[in-house]
This record gives sequence, C-alpha cells and structure tokens, in this order.
Amino acid sequence: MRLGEIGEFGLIDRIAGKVAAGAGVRLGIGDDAAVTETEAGRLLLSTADMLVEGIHFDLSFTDPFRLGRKSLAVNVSDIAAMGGHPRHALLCLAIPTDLPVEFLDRFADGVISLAEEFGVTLIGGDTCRSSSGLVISITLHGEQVPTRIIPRNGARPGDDVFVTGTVGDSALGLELLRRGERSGHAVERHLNPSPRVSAGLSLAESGMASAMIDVSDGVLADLGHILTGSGVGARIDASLIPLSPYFSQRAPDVAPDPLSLALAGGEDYELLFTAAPGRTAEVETLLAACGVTATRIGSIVAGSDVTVTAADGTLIPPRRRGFNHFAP
Ligand SMILES: Nc1ncnc2c1ncn2[C@@H]1O[C@H](COP(=O)(O)OP(=O)(O)OP(=O)(O)O)[C@@H](O)[C@H]1O
Ligand SMILES: Cc1ncc(C[n+]2csc(CCOP(=O)(O)O)c2C)c(N)n1
Ligand SMILES: [Mg+2]
Repeated sequence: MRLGEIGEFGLIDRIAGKVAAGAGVRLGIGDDAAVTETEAGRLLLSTADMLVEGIHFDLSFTDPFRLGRKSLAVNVSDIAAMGGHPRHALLCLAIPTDLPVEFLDRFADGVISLAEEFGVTLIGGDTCRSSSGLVISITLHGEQVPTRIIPRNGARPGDDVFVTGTVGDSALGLELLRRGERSGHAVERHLNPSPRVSAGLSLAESGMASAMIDVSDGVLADLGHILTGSGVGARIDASLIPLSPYFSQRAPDVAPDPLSLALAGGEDYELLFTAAPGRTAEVETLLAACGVTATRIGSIVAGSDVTVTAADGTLIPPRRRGFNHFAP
C-alpha cells in the first residue's frame, strides 16, 4: 500500500493502534503534547538519537522490524548508561513517499517489540515527508533516584575499567554485510543490539560504578568521554578485551587489524564503566546475575589520555579511536 492512500494521519493512527496503555501515561498519542507522571523522588533522564538512511543503516542490509528495534535500542542504551529506568518514547519520522505502508507497519512493530521488552511506552512523535531517505529520531525519557544516577565524570585514578559482554561483533557484522552476508552472530549484533538495562540498573543500585557510558562510537572514543569528563587518563590492556569466539574466528579474514575493529568499531551498545579497585569479583558476580559478563580491561590513571598496551606492557599505538560523523 502507498502512503498516499492513507496520508500522514492514517499512518499516525496505524502506529497509535499498536500502542498499549503504559505505566505513568496520563495522555499518550493524539494531543498537542503527551502527559506523563514521574515517580515521586525520581529525576527525569532525557536522551535523543537519530538514525539516518545511508549513515546509520542501509535498507539492503536490514529489515524494517530490526531497524525499528535498533532505533529504540540505541536510545534505551543511553538510559541504561545512566543507570536509569527507560520509560516514555517520542518517535519522529521523515519518510520518502515511496516507502510502502507495510514497511512502516513492520518498523513500528519492531519499535513496539523492543519497547515492550524494556517497559517503554510510545507516547508521541512527529511525521513528515523526506526528499532524501528515511530519517528516524527517537527521544526517550527515563527515571532514577538522584543518588543512583551514574554520570561520565566520576572516574578516579586507581579505578578499574570494565566492559560488559563482548566488543567488535557489531563492526564485524557491518563489514560482513558489506561483503554480502545477511546472517550470523555478528550481523545479528549489528542489526539487533541488546541494550544492557538490567546491568545498568544493578550497577546503579549497588553504587559500584563511579562513571559509565555506553559504547556507540567505539571503546576508545567512548572511554575518552569518561576520561575528559573525569579529568583522568587510562591504561587499557589489549589482551583483556573481551571478544566473542565468532569475532576471533571471523575478524582476521575481513579486518587487517582485528584489535582496531574491537576497540574503535563502535555500535556495540555494551556498558563501559569504572569501579573502585579490588572489586572485580564483586562486579563480575553482580552482572552475572543480570545474564551478562563484565570484564576488567584496564585502569584509570592520573593524566588525560588513554594508552593501550599488550600483555607484556609494550605500547600499541591505536590506529583510530572510533566513529566521528565529521572525521575527514
Ligand atoms: N545538536 C545538539 N544540540 C544539543 N545537544 C546535543 C546536540 N547533539 C548532541 N548533543 C548532546 O551532546 C552530548 C553528546 O552527544 P552524543 O550524541 O555524542 O552522545 P550519545 O548519544 O551518548 O552518543 P551516540 O550518539 O554515539 O550514541 C549529549 O549530551 C547530547 O544530548
Ligand atoms: C550503512 C552504515 N554505514 C556505517 C555505519 C557505521 N556507523 C554509523 S553511525 C556509527 C556510530 C554511532 O552513531 P551515532 O554517533 O550517530 O549514534 C557507526 C559505527 C552503519 N551503522 N551503517
Ligand atoms: Mg547521540
């Protein structure tokens, strides 16, 4: 079906029809603004991320359902990285007129499926025509009590640096997609990432993380934001970087430097955080209870930069740090 047959408001009605009543929603899709409640004593967390066709996704690589899931997942990951509870989302779409209604139905199903998984309700958005590709922008609100919010600026010299799960799979997946593959562990991690909400909440509730960020641009680039925010440096041991068996097997075929893919590839949507020294076993046990591994990859030091070393202490100069939209 063509969008011209249902129009802007027909599309909004179709999306609204998929949304069930949500916690804390006094007034959802349909008025000039949504009306929501926050729980007493909690602060509101707000984040927004865009996904632009040709920049963040290629319609020949993904399907609409997984594109919908990823569009919300990258925002949920930002709330997870604050140690927050994700709550209410606004979905803004700029749509080329030739995109079929069936595509948008499946896309909305994907958004809603991830929303339901993480207790998020879609409460509004905006819809318009695009003359140059599909543009998706989601704003997500979350909540947390003031004492549990984990900012980027709390890392101190001596703290250990941890990352959840494994890194590099998403960047490997993108490279495999470019080479024509359409399935497998890495492709799935690229197209359908899992935000680490329960890990973020456990860290928040335990008070164990001194600083936290999610890995969207790459481990080194995102660690750089913690370092800048906290006024410290870091030493990372390359031999400790957690890689999936799939990555170890496939990355050498497609990347001249697999380590660089793991440290700078980006879109892992894992949590990168710091904790006071000597608490590695506690951190591992805490996150194991959330079904995710936590790996110590290095330490915070005095200074302002990140150095990467091999197991024997020799320096590995990083080839690149991560994704930057305006890098030359
Ligand atoms: N155009 C903008 N206007 C105002 N604030 C912005 C703008 N773009 C980004 N920001 C803010 O700058 C900060 C850094 O944004 P950035 O997008 O790098 O973080 P992120 O969303 O965690 O990372 P990523 O987009 O790679 O997932 C955030 O606080 C964000 O809200
Ligand atoms: C078709 C296509 N080409 C390239 C990439 C890689 N890529 C795009 S944005 C980004 C960082 C996170 O973005 P942001 O900082 O905007 O959140 C990365 C690693 C992709 N996913 N799809
Ligand atoms: Mg962003």
